[in-house]
Amino acid sequence: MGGSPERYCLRTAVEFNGTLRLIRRAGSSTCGDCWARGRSGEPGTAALPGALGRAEAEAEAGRRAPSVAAVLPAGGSGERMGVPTPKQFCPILERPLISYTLQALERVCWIKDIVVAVTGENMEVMKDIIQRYQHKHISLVEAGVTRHRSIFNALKALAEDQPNSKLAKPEVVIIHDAVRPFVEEGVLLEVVIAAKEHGAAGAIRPLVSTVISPSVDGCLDYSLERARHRASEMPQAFLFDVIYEAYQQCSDYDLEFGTECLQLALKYCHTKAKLVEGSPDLWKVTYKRDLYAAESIIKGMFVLVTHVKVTSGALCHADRDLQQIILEPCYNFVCVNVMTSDFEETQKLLNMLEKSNLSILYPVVVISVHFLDCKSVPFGQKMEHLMQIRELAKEVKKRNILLCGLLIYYPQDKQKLQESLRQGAAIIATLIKERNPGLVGQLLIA
Ligand SMILES: Nc1ccn([C@@H]2O[C@H](COP(=O)(O)OP(=O)(O)OP(=O)(O)O)[C@@H](O)[C@H]2O)c(=O)n1
Ligand SMILES: O=P(O)(O)OC[C@@H](O)[C@@H](O)[C@@H](O)CO
Repeated sequence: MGGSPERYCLRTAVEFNGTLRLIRRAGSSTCGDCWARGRSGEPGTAALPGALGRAEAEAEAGRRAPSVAAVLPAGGSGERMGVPTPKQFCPILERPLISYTLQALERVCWIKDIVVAVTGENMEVMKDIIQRYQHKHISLVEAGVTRHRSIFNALKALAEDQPNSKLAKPEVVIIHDAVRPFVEEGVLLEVVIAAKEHGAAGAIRPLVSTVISPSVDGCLDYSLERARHRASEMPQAFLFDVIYEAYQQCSDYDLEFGTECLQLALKYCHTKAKLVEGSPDLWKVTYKRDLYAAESIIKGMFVLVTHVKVTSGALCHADRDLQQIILEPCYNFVCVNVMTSDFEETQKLLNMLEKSNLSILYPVVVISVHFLDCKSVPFGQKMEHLMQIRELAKEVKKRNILLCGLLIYYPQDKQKLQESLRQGAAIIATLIKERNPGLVGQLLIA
């Protein structure tokens, strides 16, 4: 989610002491490059010539990178969110929050399986999300009445001592709340490497407020020194056997009222977790304000990470040119219509986008720009043409494409034209940033 597009690839063997050495390189997008056993089920085999080839040979000799799976507790009711829909299913840009978290984990090619715990009543909803957003390698288990019980159920699905268990037991398991969508590969790798070495690891953040302990009469009993304490966040990672054993030994009280997996590893397996400083984005969506913050971050991602592509009849002589334009993932398009037939270029672009499946995960914004030169075409006739945008927009909205029109007043006076173009640019920037479905099919005038 956001952050540097650089991907980590586990492209090296395990060093002698069992920790992973990481060679960071500009990302390859295929899992085949990942050294660890990836989702394809085949160990990454794209060995680099020379040293790495030898390192891989050593690795194959038995010092292997750990197999990694992830557990996502998603069986809560989201009471603090204060809405009927459990927060993990609340929409952000018309897509459920949990889908963003799944995508963040799926981008990590060395996480082989993802087990999600959802309540029975939300099982179908979850299956629809997996199908609609084309999530892969997801297994669903029934959630428990508490978060710890949900996590335990998911761990059972990964343990090989369970009847009809279809999943291979991982060496390391990541536990990550389904409502923490902004998790990057770097921190996941850090907690996995630390868990391999220490048995358990978890992300932490500085405390925002001081922690105090109230006395029974509702007065201050004592307060903790904020600088010496941290907030426990996610992701966390564990040697599977450690955390599974901890849950098997766990008391009913802890299963019912506990909130800290690291504590279970300490209490029941005497395993002191390694603490890893996490980024500010690791926060948990808990209150309604968190949804707005998450939406703002995701919107910001479009403006920063994906650029704007400008197409126009003058530039796209053939469909080939247009295909070139949508070759790489881009979620913002400005289509400048210079031909007399008002929507010809825009329609071609929309047809390409609909075939590209680009808009499955994120809404694609298309702004159809037209110039109003009253000398060449009577205003009334021009407007009649342009109002077709409403029907066109309604049609493509079904494919998560947000189409708006922009009519730029094209006076003969050069200064007025400059002003129109400046206003047009401001409108385009706002439409891209806001990605507001409420503006779909509108014809704005600069
Ligand atoms: N019985 C439960 C309770 C919580 N969770 C999950 O644990 C994560 C973090 O818990 P929390 O933020 O407390 O979620 P809720 O319990 O849904 O929130 P609330 O306490 O406001 O009801 C969430 O992804 C939530 O879905 C779970 O899998 N099973
Ligand atoms: O406590 P809640 O059930 O609201 O959420 C779980 C969080 O406590 C948990 O994700 C972190 O504190 C790390 O353990």
